Amino acid sequence: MLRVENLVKSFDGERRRRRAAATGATDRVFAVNDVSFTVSEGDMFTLLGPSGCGKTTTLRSIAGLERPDSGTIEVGGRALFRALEGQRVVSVAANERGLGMVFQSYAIWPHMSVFDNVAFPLQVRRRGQRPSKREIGERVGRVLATMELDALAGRQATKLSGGQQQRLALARALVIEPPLLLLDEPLSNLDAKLRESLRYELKRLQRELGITSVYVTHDQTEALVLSSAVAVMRDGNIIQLGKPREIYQKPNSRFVAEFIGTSNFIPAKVEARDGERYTVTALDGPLELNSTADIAVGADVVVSIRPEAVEVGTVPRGGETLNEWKGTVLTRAFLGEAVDHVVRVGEREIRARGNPSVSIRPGTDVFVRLDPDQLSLVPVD
Ligand SMILES: Nc1ncnc2c1ncn2[C@@H]1O[C@H](COP(=O)(O)OP(=O)(O)OP(=O)(O)O)[C@@H](O)[C@H]1O
Repeated sequence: MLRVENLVKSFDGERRRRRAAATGATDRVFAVNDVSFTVSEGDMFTLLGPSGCGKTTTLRSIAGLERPDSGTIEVGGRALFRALEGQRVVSVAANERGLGMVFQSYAIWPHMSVFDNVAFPLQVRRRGQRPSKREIGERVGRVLATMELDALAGRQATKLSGGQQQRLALARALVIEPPLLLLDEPLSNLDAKLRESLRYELKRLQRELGITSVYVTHDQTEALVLSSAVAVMRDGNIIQLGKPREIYQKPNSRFVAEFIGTSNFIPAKVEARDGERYTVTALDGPLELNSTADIAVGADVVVSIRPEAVEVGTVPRGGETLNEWKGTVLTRAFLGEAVDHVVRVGEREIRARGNPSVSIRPGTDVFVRLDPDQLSLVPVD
């Protein structure tokens, strides 16, 4: 449905602009630096990353609000933008792209009713493309019902709660039945509770209506909950692209592991390898794990261990149990839905997260077990 290929967008920074004027230098910031991805029909694709990584610029380029330096953007096989060397540039104006957009600030029209806010994008269509009054009424009614705003159709838009206003902004984007919906941090102005409930609502809607969407957020939980695929961005590049579970369980770098959730990082050396099965030395002994990373024997690496992949018990399992280590509990913290134990193993401290029914007093000697399938190898930064 959406294909973005080799997208590049650079800007002159404020200071850089002044310097360029004085010296003639053309120093540029590459906000998006050769980004490629595809989104299949019905998928929710998320661009995730810290502030300034280029996610908004990527989305604005798809929307037609930024003009990229080069690359291709196609929706449903139609080129919306194409600038390739030696070819004539194709650039469809934003209002001709027919895409739905919802941004951080809901930008609803305050002087209009809920109904009119949603009807407006249809009413302003050119003659010939504008649906009849009856059809507009039907389409608006349907979208308002989906967004559970039908009872408020006659109310002035400003007299809605924050969550209702955000649903209205979504309704207005959906009424044009866009082939692609672009969402830029649409929930970030809402309080935590509302944000969470709208997150699930968005997911339900996305499933029910099968809308293809591109979602921009810096909130990792939101990305994991909502997306079919996540692209983690850093400094204008996509550094990992995959299903939420893959990104979480098999981060390909320390940056991804740290940005999404928390991790223990243990320096290690690759001792042996048989396909995807690795033996590394870490914690003063051998550690077995599975990894799709291609790392040579002898290389220094870092093992990334999610706290919930660490099991702590007071009795050894022994026998053939892999990756079992002796340790001592240093601290424990009750988090309500889980208990964290920090365990000293040799020179290192490892954080374990487990069921709150298992709570072990600090000072207790314990056994720590690490599941080989839940460990990942990341390169040393
Ligand atoms: N109009 C502009 N002029 C100059 N630099 C810009 C402009 N827009 C973006 N940038 C720069 O491009 C880089 C990427 O910005 P972008 O807004 O895409 O990041 P982001 O990941 O969406 O961040 P945020 O979450 O803070 O919105 C940043 O370094 C930013 O300062």
